[in-house]
Amino acid sequence: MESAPSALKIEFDGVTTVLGDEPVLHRLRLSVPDGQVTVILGQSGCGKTTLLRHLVGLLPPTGGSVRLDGRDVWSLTSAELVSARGGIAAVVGGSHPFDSWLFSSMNVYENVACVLRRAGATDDEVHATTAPLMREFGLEAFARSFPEEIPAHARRRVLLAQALVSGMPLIVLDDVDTALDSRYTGAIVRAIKSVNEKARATVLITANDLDFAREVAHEVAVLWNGKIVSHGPPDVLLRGVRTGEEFARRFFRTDLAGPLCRDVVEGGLRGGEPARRFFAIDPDLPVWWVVALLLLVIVFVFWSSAGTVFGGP
Ligand SMILES: Nc1ncnc2c1ncn2[C@@H]1O[C@H](COP(=O)(O)OP(=O)(O)OP(=O)(O)O)[C@@H](O)[C@H]1O
Repeated sequence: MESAPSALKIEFDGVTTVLGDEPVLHRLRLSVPDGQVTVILGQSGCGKTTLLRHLVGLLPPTGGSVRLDGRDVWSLTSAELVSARGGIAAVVGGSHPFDSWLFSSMNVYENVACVLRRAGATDDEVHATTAPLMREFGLEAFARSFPEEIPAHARRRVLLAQALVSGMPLIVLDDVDTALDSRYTGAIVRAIKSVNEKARATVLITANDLDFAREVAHEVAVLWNGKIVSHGPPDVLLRGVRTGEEFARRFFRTDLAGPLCRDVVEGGLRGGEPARRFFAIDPDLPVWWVVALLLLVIVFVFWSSAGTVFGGP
């Protein structure tokens, strides 16, 4: 079997996305370290799947760039894109139903094993890698069944198993903990850690469960209002955050510029002025600018009142 290439570094740089009439991402920046497990958290509909679709070559962003080891995914030729995709094992949902990623003509065992076979693995190598994972994922009993013959929750585990045995340098798993039978959560966490440690794969995941993120991630990134608003190790970022309400209170701060609006996104894309709003502050404005401005105002107010109190006639 061919050896796996080294892990890949991912950079989202100023990624902006408008889908139909809806602004989804706005000048989003995120550096995903190679050889680590990164989990993106954020409320439903905030654009997590959209971000992954930009990365795996399914949907071009409206603006900005997505780089894989320094190469912009959306500047590659189609042949280069196909070759880049060959190093990515992805389970990405969104408008693509998960089931469509399985081969209906192959049984469950062959679906899990197909990437290994394509990489030239022998029957023994395929069995040694695939069988233990299928046992852990509760798929042994379905090995000879075809995808449409097994329950939907088991089909999701087939997809996860297929990605996690693939030995690819980049593994992208969308909504990994959604509709997941809790009996298999531990097995999936172990499999992700194992592929990351043994194969040094870069793993990028979107998830909803805070404990799942804590257990599996080296880094957590929080997506809110079209941007990554926080990024860091889970024990620091999620310290003291237990519930969804606590998570929302900590990260979903009220943005002085208001919610993401189409006029702002499109204004930014044209490079022109975004439509003006009452008391609009660009959220990209460095904090020290705002602090310097406030200090100036305070000094001015103090100076003018001191003049009145002490220096007046
Ligand atoms: N093809 C499309 N056309 C128009 N709008 C879309 C399209 N695909 C997604 N959207 C919208 O874009 C927004 C982001 O969707 P996305 O699926 O990326 O969110 P998400 O964070 O992954 O949500 P979830 O956690 O529920 O899977 C949503 O409001 C969704 O309705």
